[in-house]
Amino acid sequence: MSRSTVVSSPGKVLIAGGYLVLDPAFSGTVVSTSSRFYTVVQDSATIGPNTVQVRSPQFLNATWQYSVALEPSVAIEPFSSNTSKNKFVHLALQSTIALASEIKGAAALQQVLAKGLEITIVGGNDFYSQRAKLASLQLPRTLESLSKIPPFTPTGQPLSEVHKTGLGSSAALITSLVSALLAHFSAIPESALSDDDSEGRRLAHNLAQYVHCLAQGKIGSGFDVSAAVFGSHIYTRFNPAVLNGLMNDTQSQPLHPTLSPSNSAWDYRIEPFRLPPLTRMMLADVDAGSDTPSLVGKVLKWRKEQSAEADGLWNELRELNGALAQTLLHLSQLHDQDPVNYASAVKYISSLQPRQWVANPFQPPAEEPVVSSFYKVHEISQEIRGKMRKMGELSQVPIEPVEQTQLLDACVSQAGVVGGGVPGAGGYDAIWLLVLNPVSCAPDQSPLERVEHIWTNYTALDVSPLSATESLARGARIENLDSIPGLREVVTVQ
Ligand SMILES: Nc1ncnc2c1ncn2[C@@H]1O[C@H](COP(=O)(O)OP(=O)(O)OP(=O)(O)O)[C@@H](O)[C@H]1O
Ligand SMILES: C[C@@](O)(CCOP(=O)(O)O)CC(=O)O
Repeated sequence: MSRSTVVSSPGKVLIAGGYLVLDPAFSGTVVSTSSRFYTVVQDSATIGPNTVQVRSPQFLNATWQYSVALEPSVAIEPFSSNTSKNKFVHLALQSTIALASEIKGAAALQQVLAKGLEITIVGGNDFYSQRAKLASLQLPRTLESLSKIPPFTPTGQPLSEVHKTGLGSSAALITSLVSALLAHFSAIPESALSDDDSEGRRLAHNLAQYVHCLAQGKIGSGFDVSAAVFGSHIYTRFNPAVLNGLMNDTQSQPLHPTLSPSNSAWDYRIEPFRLPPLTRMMLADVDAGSDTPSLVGKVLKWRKEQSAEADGLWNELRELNGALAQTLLHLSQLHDQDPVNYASAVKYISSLQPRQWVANPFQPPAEEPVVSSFYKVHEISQEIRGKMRKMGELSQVPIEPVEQTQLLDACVSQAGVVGGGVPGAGGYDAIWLLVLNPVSCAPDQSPLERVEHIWTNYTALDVSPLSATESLARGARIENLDSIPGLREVVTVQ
């Protein structure tokens, strides 16, 4: 049987720190999603030496073949018979094979490429809008309906036309592809992607950041790539200067001196983060009829022009974002100290609106810190929304447009909903909520059901749920082809 390597990487939701995270003096809180990208790399029996074939079976016209020359320098050329281009895939192959060749030597790579490689890439259904699929199946827009759509379902469209949901498909794709190739060429050990923090994982991170920047033609904050590599965390960006040299000259320079984890110019910081137990992140794909215009340039321009006002707002948001992350982490500690009382407090407040949480004279004392911490999360997340609205008003961009405010207000006033917001840069396209999810809860008592009810009956906006929850696994990881439902089928079917 041919040797195969499978690596998955999660999507992301930036729950706090949009715009701030672009500046290394500030941080962002990013939650990684259970929805993942999967790259399967297999030694081929048919494709021929020094050829790499990449397939994305969820899309029309999405097979790309490349010839690989290792000497005098690594050069990956698309076949002229390819019917479309994929810059992200092409750059990932070029940079990863070049880096692997520097680490292992051309002769070792030549052996791996002797029969050619077949690569299959798929993303969880959440990465692409499933509205049309639900409509064709005549199913309502609910979590239960989503569970009836087969995994990695074909979109029926070419990649260039698909409606993405904002989970960071390109970052998750690049991370899983470069990590799977590095492992398949033994440029990093497979165990590097099982260990929490390893040199191999950090090498994959630096490479994925580089490829993502090249493909996007700019150096962004990189929180989407770091979530795909490391999972949920509090992210402080790297100084872009580390990549300037390579970005300006992609031809003649070796990659390893810059991309090596021992290069101290990589100064990004990853601090542990997770959402508290017995809560669930709920995500919705929102269709307001208008796409969110590009907001980032305008906000940054305003920040530059009105720096005194912006500095004040940035500092207020720094305090609030930090307090949100720390209070959420504190809740996990309270859970670990006393899981029974924690569960009982969650159960109690899950049937009340936040403003009723702290007004109970009969509150058992052991539950009080849990309840008051959840209330604090509620208050802080509402304050953050207020400051983000202010940022939008001052810079005249729709960071939390009024349509989203109304939807979020309707959700956040439900019993058992802790808080929420518009993720990342904001706009019309999505919302996130943190919802209590107590053990043993009758469906009609469940806060999740209450939120779904709001979403399905909301008429001002077209709201469709995503199935993702938080991924508690550490970012990029090695997978077994047969352990992921539906994966072997999409790899085998041509
Ligand atoms: N399944 C896939 N197979 C191959 N390439 C893909 C796949 N999904 C996405 N891509 C690549 O990623 C590109 C999209 O990147 P872009 O940066 O525009 O999206 P994004 O910002 O990551 O989107 P979102 O956050 O909404 O998922 C596509 O043009 C394609 O090159
Ligand atoms: C505005 C910004 O801070 C967040 C963008 O997030 P998203 O792609 O909208 O999830 C930009 C960035 O950090 O790259």
